[in-house]
Amino acid sequence: MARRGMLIVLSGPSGVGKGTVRKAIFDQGGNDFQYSISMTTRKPREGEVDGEDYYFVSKEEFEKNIKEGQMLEYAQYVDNYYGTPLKYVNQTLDSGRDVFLEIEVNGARQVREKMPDGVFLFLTPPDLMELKQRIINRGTEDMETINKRMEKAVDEIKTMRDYDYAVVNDKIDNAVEAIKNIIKGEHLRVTRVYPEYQEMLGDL
Ligand SMILES: Nc1nc2c(ncn2[C@@H]2O[C@H](COP(=O)(O)OP(=O)(O)O)[C@@H](O)[C@H]2O)c(=O)[nH]1
Ligand SMILES: Nc1ncnc2c1ncn2[C@@H]1O[C@H](COP(=O)(O)OP(=O)(O)O)[C@@H](O)[C@H]1O
Repeated sequence: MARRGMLIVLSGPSGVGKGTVRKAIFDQGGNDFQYSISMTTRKPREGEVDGEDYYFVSKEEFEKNIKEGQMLEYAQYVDNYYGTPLKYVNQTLDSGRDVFLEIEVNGARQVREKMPDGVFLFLTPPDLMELKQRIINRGTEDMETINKRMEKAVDEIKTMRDYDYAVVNDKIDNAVEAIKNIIKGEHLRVTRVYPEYQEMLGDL
């Protein structure tokens, strides 16, 4: 039986460095996994490219996708929708390739319900002050949005125990290494990667 790809989900509070760490992993290359580009109603930031960073769509278009059952998961996050198109994920997994999602915690919870075989990683800041500092340093949000995001972060961090792994993003390189090692390790877990063997092993 053909091996189905593995789903890797990276989540964590806003500003912890998910995007930075994910980009570093993909820039280093040598990975077999594919990044699933999310859809959002948020306006593009300076330098962001449609179809690369996100699929930037209107609220109406996003809601149409939800209604038509085209989203694997979606969440409303500080005034905007964010979600994962289902088709790309399924097609890629079916073709035997691994898929990497970078999403916030409500979306990760929905994915866990639908695809419990995935590997769920939580990226956590060294502490809350450092988290706030990173969001301020990025300079992309006003103070009101930063405060809203910080309030959310406390609740988000509480969900850490629902994940398979927690990775501290102290230094980017450390977090990247840790995530790559986890994924390598998961590939060696034949019972997760090859569910069809699970049945066979049960008989031995
Ligand atoms: N549920 C869900 N969250 C997403 C998706 N794409 C991005 N996010 C998350 O939405 C939040 C806001 O994203 P964004 O506005 O780009 O801000 P940033 O991640 O703080 O740079 C972040 O926590 C993202 O990880 C998605 O497809 N689904
Ligand atoms: N390990 C780190 N140490 C210091 N700053 C970091 C680290 N990781 C990310 N950052 C910075 O923190 C800010 C938020 O990172 P970002 O990747 O946008 O977070 P997220 O995608 O989780 O919202 C960015 O300015 C980024 O450069």
